[in-house]
Amino acid sequence: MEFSFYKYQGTGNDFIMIDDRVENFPEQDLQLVQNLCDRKFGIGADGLILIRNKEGFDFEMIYFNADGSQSMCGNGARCAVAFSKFLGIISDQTRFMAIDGPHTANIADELISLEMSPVNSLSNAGQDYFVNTGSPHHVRFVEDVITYPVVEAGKAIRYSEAYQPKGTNVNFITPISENEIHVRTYERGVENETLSCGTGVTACALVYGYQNELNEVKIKTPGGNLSVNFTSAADGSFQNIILTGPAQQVYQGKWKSK
Ligand SMILES: N[C@H](CCC[C@H](N)C(=O)O)C(=O)O
Repeated sequence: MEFSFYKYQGTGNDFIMIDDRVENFPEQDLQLVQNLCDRKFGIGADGLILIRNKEGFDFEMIYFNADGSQSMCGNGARCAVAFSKFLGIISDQTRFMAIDGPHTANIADELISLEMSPVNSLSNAGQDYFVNTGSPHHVRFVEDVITYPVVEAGKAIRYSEAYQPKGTNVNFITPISENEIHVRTYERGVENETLSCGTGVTACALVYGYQNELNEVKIKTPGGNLSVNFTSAADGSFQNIILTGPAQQVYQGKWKSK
């Protein structure tokens, strides 16, 4: 089998991007997805995204984590919007479908602003928090996220009884200022720390914003800077959640499998 692929990164979260509007990528072949995402024996990426046609929408994105599992992916969606513009499918506005439902996005000054799904509520998880922003996120405040053992602590929470069988992503926050936080994330399905996680920083922004009565939070991650804007309602729900940040094409290639 042979196909063209592109590599994109959104604040260091990197993806193999495939224009699969002809629908010939074997998306049932999870071993192929794992092989392609393998950083030593394959192309290497946190995840793989297929762009396909979808009636009533500009496109549909199908996201796979590196282990082949599927979920919503905020950074991946921002990269899919940039890729769709590169392919000429859209200009600077779009409405597309993802696993957690329809999304809108727009492109301005090289930044992609993605509308995330609304969030019904935050919940407590022991001393920490849990929120689903299209994918599940455990959120923990720590003294110093820079020195915190993110992979060890993240893995323990991700595989804990409380989150069996599907697991969760795990985010660690240290506030920087009144409206800015530093976040590091252990990602389910990558089973490692990623340089940033879009649905993860969104979860962190909602928790921090709720605690500090903010409607905009800036987030520093090891892979770059993002911002999240949102409105909240008296019933504890959140709407108009917008994740904004850069997305960049870094490589184009052809894959030939034996
Ligand atoms: N690993 C996540 C999906 C990708 C999330 C992350 N890459 C993002 O940007 O949202 C999960 O299995 O729920």
